[in-house]
This record gives sequence, C-alpha cells and structure tokens, in this order.
Amino acid sequence: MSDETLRLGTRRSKLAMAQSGLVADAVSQVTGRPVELVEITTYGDVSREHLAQIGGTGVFVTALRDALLRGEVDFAVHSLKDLPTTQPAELALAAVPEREDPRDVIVARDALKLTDLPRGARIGTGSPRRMAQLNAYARSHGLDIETVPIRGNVDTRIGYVRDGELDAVVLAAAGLHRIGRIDDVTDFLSVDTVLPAPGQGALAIECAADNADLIAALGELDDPFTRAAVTAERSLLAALEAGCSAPVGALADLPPLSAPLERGDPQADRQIVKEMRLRGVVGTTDGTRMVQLSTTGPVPETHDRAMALGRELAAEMLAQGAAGLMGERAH
Ligand SMILES: NCc1[nH]cc(CCC(=O)O)c1CC(=O)O
Repeated sequence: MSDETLRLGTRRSKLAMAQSGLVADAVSQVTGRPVELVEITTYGDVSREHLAQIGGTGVFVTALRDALLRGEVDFAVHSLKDLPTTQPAELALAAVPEREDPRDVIVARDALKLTDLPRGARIGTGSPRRMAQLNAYARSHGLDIETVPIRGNVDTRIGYVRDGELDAVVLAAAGLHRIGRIDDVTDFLSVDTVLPAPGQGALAIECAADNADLIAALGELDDPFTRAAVTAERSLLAALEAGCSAPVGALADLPPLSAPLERGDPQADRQIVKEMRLRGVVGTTDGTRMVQLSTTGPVPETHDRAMALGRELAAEMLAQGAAGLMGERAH
C-alpha cells in the first residue's frame, strides 16, 4: 500500500476528537501511513433541540458519512451506539476495535452513589433507556428520584452538577474514560441495574465499501468478540424496530461462570472462550413496565449467526409485549 497520508473525518466535539485521535494512532501503527484529522460539523453538533425531538437515528453520523461518500476523507470513527442499524451498501464497517467499559455511570454532587441520593434528587439524562431503567430501579428499591431531560456534550452535562442545577447526571463510562474524566465518576452502575445502549463503549471504523486495501488494513484493528457482541445487540435493536433514542438496552458479554466452575478449571476456560450471553431490556420511561430477557449460547462465529441471536431474543421480547412499551413518551 502507498505511504500517502490517510484522512480521518471526525466531529469536533472533545469526545469525537479523543476517539479519532486514539484510532488515528492505531491506524498509523498498522498501516505505517500518517493519519490526518479532518474536522466535519454535523447537524447533531449545531442543533439545540433535544435528541428525542430531532427524532430518527444517526444525527451525528450523517455528515461524516457524506464526507466519506464524497471522497473528502478516507475513513471515519463513530461511537457504535450512535450508528443506525442498517449499514449503507457503499460503506464498510471495516473494524470494531475491542470494547471499552460498556457501563453507564453517575456523576453526582458530593461523591454520592445512586442509592445515597436524597429524596427528590434530580438526575439528568436525555436518554429514554436510562430514564426507564433508573425509574424502574428507583421504584423497586424505594428511591425517590426525578429524571430530568438534558442534552449537550459531556462537559456541559457534568456542568449541571457542578453548578448545582442537578444532583447527578448519567453518562457512559467509555466516553468519560476517553476524554480523561473517568475520575469524575461517583458510581459505576451495574449492568444489572442499567443495561447499556446497544454498542455502547465500542467504536466503529468505516470506509468506502470499494476500497478493499483500506478495509483490509483497518481490519487489523477489529476485535471479533466485540464485533459479534455488538452485531447481536444491534440486531436485537433492529428487530424491535426501535431507533437509537428508544428505551432499549442490550448487552452481549461473557456469561457469569456457573457455580461449580472456577477460573483455572479447564471446563471454565472452555466456557470463557465459547459462550456469550445476550441481554435485552425495553421499558416505559416512567419505569412502571419492563420486558427484560437474556439468552446464553455459543459465541456466534459469523455475522449471520450474531444477527440471528439478536433477532431471536427480540422475538421473545416482542412475544412478551415489548412493542407496547416503546412508543410511550415520558414528557
Ligand atoms: N449519546 C452520545 C454518546 N455517544 C457515545 C457516547 C459515549 C461513548 C460510547 O458509548 O462509546 C456518548 C455520550 C454518553 O452517552 O455519555
């Protein structure tokens, strides 16, 4: 391959720049080519409306993809959870690198944990998924919290806590980690409490579908387990016919070891290598109704198998009434 500079299209936000910078270094390593960041402004960056009001998926993604399709940049990095579930034929998902911590976290005043928040505490999140699960948790654990819709970049959101407007905000651990603010976290939420968004914590590296050399080079950064996991999660989301702003959580990970098996035990090691658990949740934003299911099976070895896993769990969730929980609006 040539030693020409590769152009990486990126949003200007701190998170996007951090993610693109990390990938730029990694791509430079595997290709031996210099990588240049090209800043692109997206509709999601300039809009002041709440994400839920903009509607549709992928507001952050469209401008980057347009730049790719016009040949202005060679590849782009997206937060996988922001990608629409249908892949355009002209673009290839060349790599899904190893996933960062997928959990949601709380940044609260006075180093408070979720369960320490006082009665009437106001928690900011623009995500119906987070609202639904936090409100469900609050109901079942006797907490009295109010979820408050907010949006804005990570610094803006944490600012609501610093200036006393909110008691806490909910964010993704991965984003905070990447921008160097993981120390602001006051509580890492167990995925049993809040199941993350499909693809949360993972990145997607995308380039033109007809650039076979570049696809092969970027493919060196692919992590097959992460790719299988996020493929199953996004297939579940798609099969529920839900968008990125729907109250849907999904996570595919290693299943917990069953009781008699322990680390070092060859049987346990086999389980670690071969099994994957997929969990999905849908709920009303007020937390009164939820459908939450999980399935465990062999790690899907092909794209089609990962897709089938997500579809099968979605079908079970729909059979339990998931569709009726998704159209509802909290406000
Ligand atoms: N919705 C915006 C967005 N897209 C990706 C991340 C975090 C990084 C990731 O999940 O990979 C965030 C911020 C957040 O949810 O706190």
